[in-house]
This record gives sequence, structure tokens and C-alpha cells, in this order.
Amino acid sequence: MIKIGLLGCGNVGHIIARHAEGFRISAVFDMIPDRAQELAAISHATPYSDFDEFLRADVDLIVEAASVAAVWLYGEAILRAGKDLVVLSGGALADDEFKSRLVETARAAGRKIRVPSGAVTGLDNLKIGQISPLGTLLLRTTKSPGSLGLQPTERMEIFKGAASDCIKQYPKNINVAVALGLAAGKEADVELWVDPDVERNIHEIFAEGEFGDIYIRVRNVPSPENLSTSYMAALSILTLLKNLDNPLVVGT
Ligand SMILES: NC(=O)C1=CN([C@@H]2O[C@H](COP(=O)(O)OP(=O)(O)OC[C@H]3O[C@@H](n4cnc5c(N)ncnc54)[C@H](OP(=O)(O)O)[C@@H]3O)[C@@H](O)[C@H]2O)C=CC1
Ligand SMILES: O=C([O-])CC(=O)C(=O)O
Repeated sequence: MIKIGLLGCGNVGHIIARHAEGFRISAVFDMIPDRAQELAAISHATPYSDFDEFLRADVDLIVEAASVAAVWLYGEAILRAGKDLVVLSGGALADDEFKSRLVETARAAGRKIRVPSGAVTGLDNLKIGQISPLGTLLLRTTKSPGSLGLQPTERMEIFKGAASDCIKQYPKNINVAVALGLAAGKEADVELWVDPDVERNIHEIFAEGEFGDIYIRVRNVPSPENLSTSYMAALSILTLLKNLDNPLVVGT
């Protein structure tokens, strides 16, 4: 059975622990030691408060469900330690120089970096953009005031521009935009809206190219412990882990 280390013991970490089937959580790490202790108790894992010790744990793969900053801080060390890496805070890869370094580190170590679909669908076939470049790739995200920590009285656009700029301002809310760009081989344009009349995290994807055009709308239920994070993001990691050693691979 695949043994995983969890980097980040918050909302997603807990959902993963509650649904751990087909893999075992052996080690957990969080910058708040009490959180690591608590999740370790639930998942029968070893809690670590020292990152270097966490790295030496006997695991095949580390799942990051922490923050963009955590990927910057620990990503390369994880790969150098011979572990595969699942990156949920894919916004860290918006920095081209960091992304190249991380990919080269993975190549040199013979490891993989996996970016799950997270809170959107469609990453699979948006990869056709790597063969036949897309003309348009736009993500329009609408979130509730609670998930963005704002108190508007009406629907408002709070950001319009490139994904790499949006993630700098909203690192906990727009990782999906960077993931879309990584899949499609083209940076996504982003519109971020806050709307007092919505409760869900709504992601609308518009893409156009030689193939035709796409419109996808995902109306995500927020996770109860963290309104910014859609429940689908945790399910997406669980699905990735469930299929890691499945010989049948479905989807591009
Ligand atoms: N790609 C996608 O589609 C999506 C990505 N995400 C991203 O996934 C990540 C996890 O989400 P979620 O579980 O809801 O977030 P939570 O804030 O609930 O949990 C993250 C946990 O990781 C801890 N943490 C943060 N930075 C570090 C660090 N440098 N070292 C160790 N621990 C750290 C946090 O501590 P503290 O609270 O003190 O910061 C917290 O305990 C977030 O970055 C989120 O933005 C979420 C949804 C969708
Ligand atoms: O969960 C979501 O809807 C999207 C999100 O927070 C992110 O991409 O960071």
C-alpha cells in the first residue's frame, strides 16, 4: 500500500484523513504542531514538528495541502529526498523560474510532481493547447464574501488580469487559474468576482482554439472548515491517490 506524508493538516488534510482508502498516511507535518498531533491521532500517523525529520519518514509521496509558501519552502527538498510530490497549491508554479527549478530537481531525482485538477474540471483535455495553442483561456471565478474575507454590498469584480498576478494577491483562492495554465501551456486570464448573493465557489472556464470552443461552469460546494476551498479540491486529491497504481489510465 502506498505510504504518504501530509504537508498541511488543515481542512484538506482532514478530509484526506477521513477518506484514506487504498493508501496509508504515515507521516504528517504542519507549522502548527498541535494540528499535526491531532491529525496524527485520527490517521494513526507519526506527527512531525521538524521538517527535516518529516523528510526522513518512510513515505513514497508527499501531499502538499498547505500553502503556496510551503511549496516554495519545501518543494525542492522533498524531491531531492526521493519522494514524489502532489502540489495542491499549484499557484507556486506561476513563478517560471521556480517552476523550472522544481521540474529539473524532479527530473534529476527521477521523481514526479503531480498537480491535481483541484477545484475545477477540464484540465485533462485543455492539454490539447500544448499541441494546438489556444487563442483564449479565461477563468471567471465568483466567490462569496466569506471565502474572500470581504464585505461588499453588491457583486463586484475585484481582480482582472493574468493568473500569475492574481495568485500573488489571492494565494488561497485562485490556485486553479495557475493549474489551468500549466495544463493548457498558456497563462490564463482571470476575472475574480465577489458576490454577496452566492454561497458556492463558481469557476467558469472559457477556452477557444483551432479545435472549437469550450465553456465549463463548476458550482462548487465550499468545504465546511474553509469556505475558500471547494470540497471538490480534496476529492480530487483522493481520486489521484486512488488511481496512482491503477494500470488503466482514463483521460488525457
Ligand atoms: N488547486 C486547487 O484547486 C485548490 C488549492 N487549494 C489550496 O490548497 C491548500 C490547502 O487548503 P486547505 O486545507 O483548505 O487550507 P487550510 O488553511 O485549511 O490548511 C492548510 C494548513 O497548512 C498549514 N500551513 C500553511 N503553510 C505552511 C507551511 N509553510 N508549513 C507547514 N504548514 C503550513 C496551515 O497553517 P496556518 O493556518 O497557520 O497557515 C494550515 O494548518 C491552500 O493553499 C489552498 O489555497 C485549495 C482549494 C483548491
Ligand atoms: O477551491 C476553490 O474553489 C479554488 C481555490 O480556492 C484555489 O484555487 O485556490
